[in-house]
Amino acid sequence: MSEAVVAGYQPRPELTKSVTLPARPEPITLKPSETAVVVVDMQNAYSTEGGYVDLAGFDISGAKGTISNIKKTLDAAREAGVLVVYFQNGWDPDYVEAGGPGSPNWHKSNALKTMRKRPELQGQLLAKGTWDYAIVDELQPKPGDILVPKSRYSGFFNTNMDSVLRARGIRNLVFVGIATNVCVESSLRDAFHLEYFGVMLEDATHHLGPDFIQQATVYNVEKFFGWVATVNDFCGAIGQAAPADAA
Ligand SMILES: NC(=O)N/C=C\C(=O)O
Repeated sequence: MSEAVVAGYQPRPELTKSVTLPARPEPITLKPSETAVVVVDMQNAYSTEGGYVDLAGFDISGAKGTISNIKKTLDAAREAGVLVVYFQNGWDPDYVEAGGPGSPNWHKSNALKTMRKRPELQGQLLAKGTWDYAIVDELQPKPGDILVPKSRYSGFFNTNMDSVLRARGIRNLVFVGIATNVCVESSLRDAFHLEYFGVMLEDATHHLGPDFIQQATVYNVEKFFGWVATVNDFCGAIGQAAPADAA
């Protein structure tokens, strides 16, 4: 961020009002000007039929509900002036960023494995510029949102995410997106180690794998890495800070 932008920064009065979010294991106080909603990988790959995880054999039937809960979250966040940051997962069309056989990613990525098994899909999964890589229509970023491309599960690894947040004085991160147990949990764990307060909205996330895996991440977050809340509770709480309420 340039110095001119920092010098001209004027906090909007309504953004300085703290709100209390009902959460587990205990309520957490959020100041909108110090809070961002992080939308994790809401790309066709992860939530649309015919996208990567569908083709790889994962059940994505819950994704539609996740999309609509994320939309509700983002509407409330933007109304309150809360920063929205999108992660977008993938690689260049030649998959150089994915790493070769020397990278564990090459061995573990189910997108790369699916394409090796079905060579006709080569170039289509998680490649920049493709439909699979694109953010779903329902959640297209709006002016003022920030988009952070990433090439591994955690959005803090080899990205400018930490600088983007620190430049804006962000301390609290509200995570939504897919998948709960992979990129959401990886990013929330890294956020914890970088001293951010991470909240996961459990009904605005969706897992890859059996249902117990969603509960495992909820347990991990609640017990070790952060706080767990619901979309309704977030919208209700952040709504208290929205401009109409600020006078
Ligand atoms: N966005 C994610 O959680 N991704 C999970 C798996 C993958 O990208 O292969």
